[in-house]
Amino acid sequence: MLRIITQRADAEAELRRICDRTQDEQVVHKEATVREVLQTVKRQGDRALLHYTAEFDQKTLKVEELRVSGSELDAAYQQVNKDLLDAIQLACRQIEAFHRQRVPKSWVQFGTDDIVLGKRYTPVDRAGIYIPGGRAAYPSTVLMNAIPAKVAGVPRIAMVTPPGSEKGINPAVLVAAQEAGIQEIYRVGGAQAIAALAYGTETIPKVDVITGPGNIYVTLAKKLVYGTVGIDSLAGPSEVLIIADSGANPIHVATDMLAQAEHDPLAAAILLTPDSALARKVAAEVERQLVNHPRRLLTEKAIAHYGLVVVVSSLAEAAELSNQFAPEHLELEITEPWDLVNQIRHAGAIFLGYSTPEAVGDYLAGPNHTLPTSGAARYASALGVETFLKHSSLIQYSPTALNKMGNAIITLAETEGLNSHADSVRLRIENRTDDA
Ligand SMILES: NC(=O)c1ccc[n+]([C@@H]2O[C@H](COP(=O)([O-])OP(=O)(O)OC[C@H]3O[C@@H](n4cnc5c(N)ncnc54)[C@H](O)[C@@H]3O)[C@@H](O)[C@H]2O)c1
Ligand SMILES: N[C@H](CO)Cc1c[nH]c[nH+]1
Ligand SMILES: [Zn+2]
Repeated sequence: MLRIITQRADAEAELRRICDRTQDEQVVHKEATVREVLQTVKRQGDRALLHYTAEFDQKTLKVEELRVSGSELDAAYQQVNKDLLDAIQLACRQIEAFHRQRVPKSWVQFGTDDIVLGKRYTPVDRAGIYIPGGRAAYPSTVLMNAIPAKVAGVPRIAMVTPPGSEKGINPAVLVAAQEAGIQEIYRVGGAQAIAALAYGTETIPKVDVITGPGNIYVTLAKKLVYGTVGIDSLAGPSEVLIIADSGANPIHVATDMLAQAEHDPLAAAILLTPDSALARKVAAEVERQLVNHPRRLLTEKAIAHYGLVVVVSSLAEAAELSNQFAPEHLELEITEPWDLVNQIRHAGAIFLGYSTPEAVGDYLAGPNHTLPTSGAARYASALGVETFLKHSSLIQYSPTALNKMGNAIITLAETEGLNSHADSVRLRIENRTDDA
């Protein structure tokens, strides 16, 4: 079922098709649904949230149930065992330590003539984080979104997540939220949750920036509300591209491909290898592991549509193809990964060596797992502390500095025909004050 391609032109065409998989005709139809959801929530607020939750999540809620109560949050701790709590706390520490290293610092610089220039970083007032909850529960994604927001100093963080099956929101998600310092949690998913965060409803506050991954409805909604609010990036259906040499273990490579495919029927799993024997072994192993896979139907679908093995002529060719695809996750399962890494220009996260499966980064290495997908790694990066910060430029000119630079400013302003701009400088220049 996993196709093996050997021709470069075929490989390039297939990789383009997989990269563009969220733009096919079916997706265009989904965009119409998402537009309608956004407009309805904007107009009707909570009422629309309840309506769409009943329609898309098959859950009948009352308005007062939209926000997760304090007693439900407390009860969640009783439902997770010690090993899980320990693992969540370990992940929290590692993710926080990594993100603390990346906090941009405000700065000022004192130049000649008492010119002062600088940048001052401030957090957004309110952030909204989306935690997927349709096909799986993601406590790890709670940590990956909430911790950078906390480190950035965001004073108010609202989390939204689908209401879950009859048992409700997964308790591990609620515990992770509390361990990361979030108390404001709303039971709503999909495009309607993004609309609530972007426009505000009676219950859910409007935020300034929305982060977090989600399925196609969530991703389209984030794209459409961008501008009304800021967003992190379009972190949609996941993807992994693996470059493997003959030293790689085919069983491990196959598992890593399935580890991505099991997220979503739109997930992509690609192997590039110069070893045709490895290519065949991995394809057979994927088949074998799929037989008893607990999420077989969904995973099989992803592998059938967006799974691919390419036999390349060299690792350098693999790097070129990988750069064209710009994968969310890139695994270098090769003997000398640090030799190839310099040839990689576009990738959300790079996992080096045979003993670094993507799962290490998915859960607790520290770097963020919310990453750009579908080629967005060509211009975007992992979610980080800076996602929740903006900076103001700081500029102070002394009278001496204004005198020195004034003529140039006036010339530029007059060239643009903007006389008041020119006058605002001219009037302040000491020896010209009287002429004005
Ligand atoms: N990049 C990352 O960091 C990262 C991390 C975790 C998960 N993911 C991705 O997030 C996604 C999670 O998807 P999911 O579906 O499990 O959860 P989700 O929470 O993103 O989506 C579920 C919601 O979709 C809405 N929905 C479902 N069917 C609909 C329909 N027909 N019309 C309108 N709305 C509908 C429902 O309201 C539901 O609440 C996967 O693609 C996974 O790969 C990415
Ligand atoms: N692989 C996902 C990012 O694409 C992140 C994740 C969370 N849990 C497991 N995996
Ligand atoms: Zn994963």
